[in-house]
Amino acid sequence: MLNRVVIVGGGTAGWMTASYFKAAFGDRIDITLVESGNVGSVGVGEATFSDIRHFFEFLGLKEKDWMPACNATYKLAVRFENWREPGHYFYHPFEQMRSVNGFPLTDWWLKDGPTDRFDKDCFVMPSVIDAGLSPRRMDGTLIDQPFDEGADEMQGLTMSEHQGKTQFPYAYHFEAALLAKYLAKYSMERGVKHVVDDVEHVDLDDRGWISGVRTAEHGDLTGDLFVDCTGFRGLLINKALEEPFVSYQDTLPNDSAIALQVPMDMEKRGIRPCTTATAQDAGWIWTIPLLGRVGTGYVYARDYLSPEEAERTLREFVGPAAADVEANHIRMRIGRSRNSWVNNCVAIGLSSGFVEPLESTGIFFIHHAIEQLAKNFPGPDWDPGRRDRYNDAVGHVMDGVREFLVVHYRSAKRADNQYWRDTKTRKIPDGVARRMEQWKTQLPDSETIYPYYHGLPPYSYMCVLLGMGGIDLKPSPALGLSDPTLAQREFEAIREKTEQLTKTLPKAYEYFSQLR
Ligand SMILES: Cc1cc2nc3c(=O)[nH]c(=O)nc-3n(C[C@H](O)[C@H](O)[C@H](O)COP(=O)(O)OP(=O)(O)OC[C@H]3O[C@@H](n4cnc5c(N)ncnc54)[C@H](O)[C@@H]3O)c2cc1C
Ligand SMILES: N[C@H](Cc1c[nH]c2cc(Cl)ccc12)C(=O)O
Repeated sequence: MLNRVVIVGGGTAGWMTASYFKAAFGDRIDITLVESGNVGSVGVGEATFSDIRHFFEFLGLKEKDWMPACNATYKLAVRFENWREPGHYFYHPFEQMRSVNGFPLTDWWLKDGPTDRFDKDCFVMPSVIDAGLSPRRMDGTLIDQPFDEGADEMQGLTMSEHQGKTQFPYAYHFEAALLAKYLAKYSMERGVKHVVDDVEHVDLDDRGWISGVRTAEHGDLTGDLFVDCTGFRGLLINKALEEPFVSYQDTLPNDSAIALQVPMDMEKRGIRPCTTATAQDAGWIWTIPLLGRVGTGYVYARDYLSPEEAERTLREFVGPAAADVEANHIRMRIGRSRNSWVNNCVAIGLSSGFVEPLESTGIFFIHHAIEQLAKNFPGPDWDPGRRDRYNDAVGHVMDGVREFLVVHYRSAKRADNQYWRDTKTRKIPDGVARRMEQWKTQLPDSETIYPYYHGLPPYSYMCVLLGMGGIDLKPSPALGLSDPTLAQREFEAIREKTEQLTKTLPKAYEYFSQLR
């Protein structure tokens, strides 16, 4: 049985892989993780999908175990600001889309919504977020959901097993470096060997398979399976094995970022429990609230803005609190390795692929890849069918998210400069134009979004199209013949539930502080 794994890289991808494999296979797997003491990790990656809870559950971890160690907070949505026009904002929440007479409530909203805010009329969470509240009460109970989070069938699910069963109401924000440190401790306590050294050479045998990695001071590290978690450099998969990298740059031009970690008195500031994406002249700025600081950064395209201008804009956006904070300039490699599993090497994390973090998908990619690799762990025959199925699944996830992000830019109403005008004419992936044409008269559904699993449900597409405001959407004609009473009752029920929650839930900061 193959059971010797060498992971190169100790960022989020490396330690997520090591910890998950130890949880999955225990002492039956031998893991060595080597990371450079000279090459830093990318140091960002602080907002997630709600599905990440399956990762922590699989490791046997409860929120009280890991959140305080990572200064973590809840993320109830992404808030998009100024994508339609200055001053406008809308939410993409973690909340199931309600349906009336077989039509999504947003279709009824298009026909005759109560207000001009689809998000606040069709969902409860936007108002909870605006009020800066926690979705859990001080005793830890979650606002009532159409499922019992404590039920046996909800425990220890993998993301794949859970797909589409329920929509959990929140995701997380956490400090990337603290999460890596927490998972490193978890991993080493369970027997992962940690080597701090630079891999200087990757040895290949005559088949082109990796026989070992040579380090500066700890000799050769050998194994059966090598996991490339070396980030954008793709040291094993792209450099040693020369697996081509397929760029998405022609459809997603943002190739750079500048990040700041801004210390903040969050008790005084208050916590808006969401990630905010504020559109700018040549990209967008993220704001992520953590306990003790805010993570923020400008994602932009160098074809339209210089790093110096980006830094000036970000510092101006943040204000005086950013004055003494060191900037982290990052070049982003946008796209994916043609295959992430080649011979006996699997790339996970930035080495496998990446799109700009507009919907916080980098860690979702890692989590999905780890689950798929654990499920398809190779046997002595190195069955090529397993490898091919793995590469198909991982490729579809990244291609699908790429398409979802293109829809954000294509449907954004903003066209007030060349950057934003170019988002309407830039090349788009095959199939998107046809899908967007369909959505003008029928909101996205499971038949008309990207056809393979990529982590996003149809309602996520609805939120983007309705929020961005650049596409003229029409309600289904059938609604004109239908009785609107039930839809009106649903809108009223949402309004009443929103009013009850905003009166009773605790402030987000108050809830997180008691977790510490
Ligand atoms: C600007 C930006 C914002 C992001 N925001 C989000 C977000 O909000 N949500 C999200 O989910 N994702 C986000 N991501 C993605 C997220 O940061 C990454 O998915 C995550 O950090 C994983 O990175 P990694 O471990 O693959 O690579 P890295 O963090 O770059 O780690 C690479 C590791 O390889 C090691 N290494 C490199 N070369 C060698 C060598 N020769 N020998 C030994 N070790 C070596 C390094 O020491 C390091 O430990 C963001 C990414 C960027 C660029
Ligand atoms: N897999 C889903 C994806 C999802 C559903 N709603 C949202 C909202 C935001 Cl901001 C990101 C992702 C998703 C999940 O993780 O809940």
